[in-house]
Amino acid sequence: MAAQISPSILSADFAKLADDVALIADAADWVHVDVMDNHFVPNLTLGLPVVEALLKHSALPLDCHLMIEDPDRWAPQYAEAGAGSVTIHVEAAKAPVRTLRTIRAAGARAGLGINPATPVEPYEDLLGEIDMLLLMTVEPGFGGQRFLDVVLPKVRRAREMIKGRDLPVWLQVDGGVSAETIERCADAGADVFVAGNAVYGSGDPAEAVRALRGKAEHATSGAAWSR
Ligand SMILES: O=C(CO)[C@@H](O)[C@H](O)COP(=O)(O)O
Ligand SMILES: [Fe+2]
Repeated sequence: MAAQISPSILSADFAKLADDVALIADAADWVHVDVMDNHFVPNLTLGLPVVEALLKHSALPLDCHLMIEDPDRWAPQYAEAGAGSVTIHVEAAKAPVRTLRTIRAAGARAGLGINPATPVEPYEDLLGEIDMLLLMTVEPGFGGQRFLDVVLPKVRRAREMIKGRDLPVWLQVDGGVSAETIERCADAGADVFVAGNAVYGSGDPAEAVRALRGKAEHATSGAAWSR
């Protein structure tokens, strides 16, 4: 699958989200929406009402990343509202299989998120239940953090697991993804790239997305996993 770029609006201007989403509409594949509840992570961002409002103004599908304590309760509502993709965290979900199936039944892609210190192997049997695996490459909670190289071996193992099972599961990396780090992520096996600061912290967000895509596709074409 070709590389996909999902800019995170965590680094956009929350007072003009619709305008900032429009800036990347012709360049990106998704809009990554970080939902934080100040319990699962030590930060508070936005919730369902803002997502519902944004859905009316975004030409791109919303990629909702739920960093909240009770995803089993809330994730289905994001899917029913019209999110294109809803990701729940393994560290928070108490009934992940049921919740992932409910997300899919509501017509959204189902994602499973994994923090940097959480191993991926225990979740191999859930790969058939998901459309995307999200591997955090920073500790969740804030944009603009430094990329954690220590996660790259896990990205490689996750790609091997997905390839081994021959499943159409996308592998997303989230956190510290930039022009300096995206090639390492693509080489390790990632095919969906979240970037907040690297896109909205730049003077030209659309051009930043195009540059990231170019680097990711170049690295993917030379990567062993893509052959
Ligand atoms: O989920 C998160 C943070 O918890 C991310 O989506 C960040 O928002 C990505 O921002 P950058 O690290 O690219 O600035
Ligand atoms: Fe995120």
